[in-house]
Amino acid sequence: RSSAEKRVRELHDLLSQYNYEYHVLDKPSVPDVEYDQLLTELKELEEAFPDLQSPDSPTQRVGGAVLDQFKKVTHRSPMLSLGNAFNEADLRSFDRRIRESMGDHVSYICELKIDGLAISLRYEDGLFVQGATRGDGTIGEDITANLRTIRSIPLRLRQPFSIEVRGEAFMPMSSFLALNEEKEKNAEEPFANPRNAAAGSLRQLDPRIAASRNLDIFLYGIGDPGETGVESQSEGLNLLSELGLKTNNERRVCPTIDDVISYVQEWTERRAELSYDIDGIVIKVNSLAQQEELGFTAKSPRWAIAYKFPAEEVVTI
Ligand SMILES: Cc1ccc(Cn2cc(C(N)=O)ccc2=O)c(C)c1
Repeated sequence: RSSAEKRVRELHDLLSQYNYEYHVLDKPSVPDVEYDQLLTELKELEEAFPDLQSPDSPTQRVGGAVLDQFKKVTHRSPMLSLGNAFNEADLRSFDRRIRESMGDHVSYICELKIDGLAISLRYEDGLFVQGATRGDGTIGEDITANLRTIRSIPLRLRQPFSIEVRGEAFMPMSSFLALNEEKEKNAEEPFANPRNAAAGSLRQLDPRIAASRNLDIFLYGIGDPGETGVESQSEGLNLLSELGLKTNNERRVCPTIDDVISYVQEWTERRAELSYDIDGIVIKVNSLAQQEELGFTAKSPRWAIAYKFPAEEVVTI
């Protein structure tokens, strides 16, 4: 019995580590079949000793119950929408406005703008306890059961933080193409784009459907950064990564607007090489103290802007 308890803990830690290597780092250290054998061993032990099961076990990703509706969730801090920039002139006037009120000691950070569904994850003492859609920015829908099926979302952080994190859930292009092939084979309406496919998958009341859709996620924000001691967006992203959360590696600190414009040009060209859709670049003032000083307009921060790629000309044949 105690040896079963010890083995369950061991398998727990092993499988969580391997899952992290495969889905977050994209660098597995063991073959898939070894992962599968260990997972099967854990399932058998948990069946033999049900009290050894725990909510953060790798066997607990796909919940059983089919919901009849989603609960509402009020976000502790509102999930913002960003103002848009469409060209270099818009970016330069954004920079001018910032430097008029902040002086010249401002540095930016650029991040790819993932074309998916904005979501918020809440962890208590390291345990994943709730996940919600952005909704109207203040009230979203509780889609915890569906988010638990996303393998790159850890069910327990690598440090026991109580924290609310924000990110974008998305469907990789390969999963989107395979899903639409399947739909066409069954004479079902295909999804128009990966964003709709991700949103449609996370709105399913049966978590087994979300589990079958190979969704992924990038986290980019901390709901209550003050409590973590981080002082910039780039430090915040590094903390998320240290906690075992998936962040996008293409982020870059850009000290001047010229550096921002170079980054925007680079990713306008390199966009097609990504395995997921992006619809632009998010540019933020990196310092959290300067973000605080700049504050918000009626509906969006003064310290950030979303550069939107020109809509791709749609060729209808
Ligand atoms: C049978 C099987 C088991 C696991 C996986 C994928 N995978 C692999 C690992 C691993 N190698 O560390 C960890 C988690 C995981 O989800 C596939 C594709 C097929």
